[in-house]
Amino acid sequence: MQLVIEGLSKKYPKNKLFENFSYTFESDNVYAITGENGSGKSTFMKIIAGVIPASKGTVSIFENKKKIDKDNIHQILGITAPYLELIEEFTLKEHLEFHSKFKKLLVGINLDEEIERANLSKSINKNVQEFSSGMQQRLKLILSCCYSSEILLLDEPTSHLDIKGIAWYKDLIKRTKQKRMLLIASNELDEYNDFAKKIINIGSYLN
Ligand SMILES: Nc1ncnc2c1ncn2[C@@H]1O[C@H](COP(=O)(O)OP(=O)(O)OP(=O)(O)O)[C@@H](O)[C@H]1O
Repeated sequence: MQLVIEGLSKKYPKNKLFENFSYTFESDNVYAITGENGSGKSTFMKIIAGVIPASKGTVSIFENKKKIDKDNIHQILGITAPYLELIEEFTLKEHLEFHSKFKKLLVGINLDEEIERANLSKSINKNVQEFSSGMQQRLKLILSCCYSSEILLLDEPTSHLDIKGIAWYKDLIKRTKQKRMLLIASNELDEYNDFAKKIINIGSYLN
């Protein structure tokens, strides 16, 4: 699978972010999207996810050289981002059941074990609105990493996680990153340094 970006630019009325960014992302690779605060990392991830439009340029996804229709992109995308919330009135168990209707589990993943590893077993029947921010973040990461999305977008993946939570995150990524394309938008070395082969400073794409 390839994510092909051509001539991508984004500007707001009072703010130019990146300009003329072109790149081809490939499966089975981890990429870090870096840049200082306000440089446009989240904006870039939102454009790829189709949440907001670009000012210029194109984002296309190809599987075996065949372009994937925009309407089918959500099938292959997994996202964890601060602006994507869990469903407040659902319990953890209901989230897993709901997610399982749309996406298959990754081969080799046992959800009970993953919930245990994330230290969430005791909260399986709790509404997520009773969860702490760190618990919600761990659930968000399980939902994106443990289900089969060929392209995974993680924006600030360790936000709200403590030291134990960061160690858990790193282990989760190591076990689930194979064969997919993983983009991590981050300013924290801890979030990508162990896995990312390519580092793209989106803030440097400004003429
Ligand atoms: N809807 C919007 N309208 C106008 N400006 C916006 C909008 N959304 C974001 N911006 C601005 O675009 C810039 C880039 O924001 P973005 O959140 O993508 O940066 P970031 O690199 O992810 O930052 P951080 O490291 O702080 O998370 C910021 O200056 C922000 O204020």
